[in-house]
Amino acid sequence: MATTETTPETPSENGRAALEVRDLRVGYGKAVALNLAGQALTVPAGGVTLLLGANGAGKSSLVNAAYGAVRGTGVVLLDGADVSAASAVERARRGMALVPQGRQLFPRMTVRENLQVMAELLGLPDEAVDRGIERFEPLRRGVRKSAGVLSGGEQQMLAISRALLGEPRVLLLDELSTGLAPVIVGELLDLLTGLAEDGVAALLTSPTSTRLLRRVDRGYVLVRGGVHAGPLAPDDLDAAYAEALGSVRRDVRDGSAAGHRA
Ligand SMILES: Nc1ncnc2c1ncn2[C@@H]1O[C@H](COP(=O)(O)OP(=O)(O)OP(=O)(O)O)[C@@H](O)[C@H]1O
Repeated sequence: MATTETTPETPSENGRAALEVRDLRVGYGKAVALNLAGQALTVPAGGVTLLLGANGAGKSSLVNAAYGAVRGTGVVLLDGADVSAASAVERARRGMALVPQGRQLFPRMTVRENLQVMAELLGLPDEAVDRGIERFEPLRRGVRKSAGVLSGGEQQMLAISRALLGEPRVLLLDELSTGLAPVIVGELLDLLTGLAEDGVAALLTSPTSTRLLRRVDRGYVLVRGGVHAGPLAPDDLDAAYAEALGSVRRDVRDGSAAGHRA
């Protein structure tokens, strides 16, 4: 397994990482989902970092543990400050936001009510909710609709708008593009690029690199809960991911190490 932080940092990384996770470990019962023992992953301000990994590689566990939504051990640094012991709400108040896999909206609540829940958690005024609604035209048109009746793309817009309510400096997006039409994915990636230009540090997870590689600044490959390679330039990610998947297939064929790293 390649060690982390072996390649030069890309030009978009002006200085210190906005988010750094180190030695992060997440388990569910006895199963180890993520084990970054001796490894680190950084997300610089002003750029989009891609976290590539097959289903079950541990992507969700990593972003959820970074956000504090699942319990993990290890170190999480937000703008250099240790937030490892902070709750998810505290991390959100300090500038971190998550667009979770599956969006996790309240389906019976309206668009506005979904945003109000987060605004209240963060102690934000009604104007923040208004701005959240205005961020995407479909949300403005469907503001009184229940979240559950929105299309997949509209639900993702609502989840992103909710994440952006507190104007985060670090934005985690877990499988942003799954199940969405390419045109919607393109629009959401445009938004992400704009946020990065404004200095936001974005971490995007995906099981596939297609469509995304031209839009990210750097990335990591995650295999069986550990960083296999990274940070890498976009041009090098596909080959590293193909190599990683090949090694997993070889392990499975040989009957060894098919499970997670212990
Ligand atoms: N709540 C849970 N309870 C038990 N095991 C879990 C739980 N959540 C995840 N796992 C297991 O942990 C491992 C990593 O899962 P995780 O969801 O973090 O991976 P992932 O890369 O995000 O995969 P996917 O793309 O399928 O969401 C998998 O083996 C998964 O089955």
